[in-house]
Amino acid sequence: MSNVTVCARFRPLSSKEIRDLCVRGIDPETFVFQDDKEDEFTFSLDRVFYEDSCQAAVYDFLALPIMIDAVNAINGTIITYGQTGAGKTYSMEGPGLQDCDEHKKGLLPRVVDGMFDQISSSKDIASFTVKLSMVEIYMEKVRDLLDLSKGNIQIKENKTQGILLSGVTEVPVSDSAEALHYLSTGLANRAVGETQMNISSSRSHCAYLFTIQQDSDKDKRTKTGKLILVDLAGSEKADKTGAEGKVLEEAKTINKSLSALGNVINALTSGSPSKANHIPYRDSKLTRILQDALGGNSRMALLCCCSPSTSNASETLSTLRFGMRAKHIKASPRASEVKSAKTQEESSSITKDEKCGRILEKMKERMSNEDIKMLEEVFIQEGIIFSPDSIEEVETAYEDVASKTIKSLQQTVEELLLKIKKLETDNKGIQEQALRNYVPDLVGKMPRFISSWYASFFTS
Ligand SMILES: Nc1ncnc2c1ncn2[C@@H]1O[C@H](COP(=O)(O)OP(=O)(O)OP(=O)(O)O)[C@@H](O)[C@H]1O
Repeated sequence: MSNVTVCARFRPLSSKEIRDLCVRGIDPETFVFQDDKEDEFTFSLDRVFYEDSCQAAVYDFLALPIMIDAVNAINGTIITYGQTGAGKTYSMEGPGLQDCDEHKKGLLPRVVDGMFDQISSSKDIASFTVKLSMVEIYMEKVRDLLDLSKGNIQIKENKTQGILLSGVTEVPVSDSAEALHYLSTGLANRAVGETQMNISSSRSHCAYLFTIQQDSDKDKRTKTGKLILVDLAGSEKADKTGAEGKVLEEAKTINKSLSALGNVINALTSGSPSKANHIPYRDSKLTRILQDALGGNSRMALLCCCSPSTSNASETLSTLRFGMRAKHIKASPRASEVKSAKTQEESSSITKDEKCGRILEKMKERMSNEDIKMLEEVFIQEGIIFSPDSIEEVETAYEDVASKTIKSLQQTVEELLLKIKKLETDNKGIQEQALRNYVPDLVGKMPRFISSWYASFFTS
């Protein structure tokens, strides 16, 4: 069982940042971080990259091993995380995908180049097919960046393939140049805006998905590896970014989904390992898309991008704490979908025809309004779509509803407790006020009360 690889990267100071650094390196894994109150925290991660670190070093350590495994059918996910303007997009893409200075190239173009190099050196043992998809999660909608007419892609779950993006465009790519061409086209469609923190701020989470199918010539087996690279939108504080109107709404949605990601990681890393914990993957599109990666059936690397300036210390601290938490996720990736090509061939020649035949038969039998519903049922029967009626799906949906209900009840109790506290304070204030109002009267009554009590005491 291997853990997630978590690295931190401190970008160079920007022209707006004051020239006091909040980080002091100790060794390649350890550094001391000083916050704005001058409290010191020591962090140990898998690797720390400082402002002078080059893009190639980040790629070699963080992404290369995952890319190689993905070509060998072990799923992998690489995520850039951090405050807005901290260097996520720079690390992921570099200054541009195409025609960019070789040494400034980011993780994505390096992964693409590396993947096709790896494939061509393995060509004599297997033939490979690479497909590429690209989506962004903008305002809680999954948009297909390779076909903007698909503005609300549904996320589905299939027993054999895991999480799927229903109907997403998948383009076959045969070399690095072709892949980079599609990636650049998709990127031009990504939602980008301007905040006070970053003149070119990503307003969406962007996921680049590669499916690498390997058909072995020797043992006639087919394996598939999925490689996902995710450039997250940055967490931000509205007062610092000067966000208002649409940008503020975007920021709220971004922060909400990043909180959902934090909650999933907390749920995955807390609680008793023996007891199945409810993981709230369905609380956001981001966590749902990353469900397989976070759930352990994937190698995962997280790059925590940070500003080196004390002026951003609180955001950096929270990014680093997020990274520390993610390090405790247990991953147990395994080669996916290993099938004998022969068996697949046999089954596909029979099953595919059979499947199509059945679909057509049923459609011919009942060409009515129910066709679509029926087709859906056929797909579910064939395992092409995951049935919402299946026990597992119902159970997770039930758990989601139960956990949401518990959460809202807890919130109501907290609100009631606050109300009680406020009422008690108000009550106390009223009593004190009443007492103050009655003081002159009481003062007048007091000697009479004492003397009558005194008299009754001696006469009894
Ligand atoms: N390691 C680095 N070396 C040089 N410049 C960098 C580095 N990291 C970031 N920058 C620069 O800092 C600025 C902000 O970086 P970037 O756009 O990557 O931030 P981001 O985290 O993606 O922000 P957002 O969440 O708002 O999209 C850019 O001008 C970028 O070129």
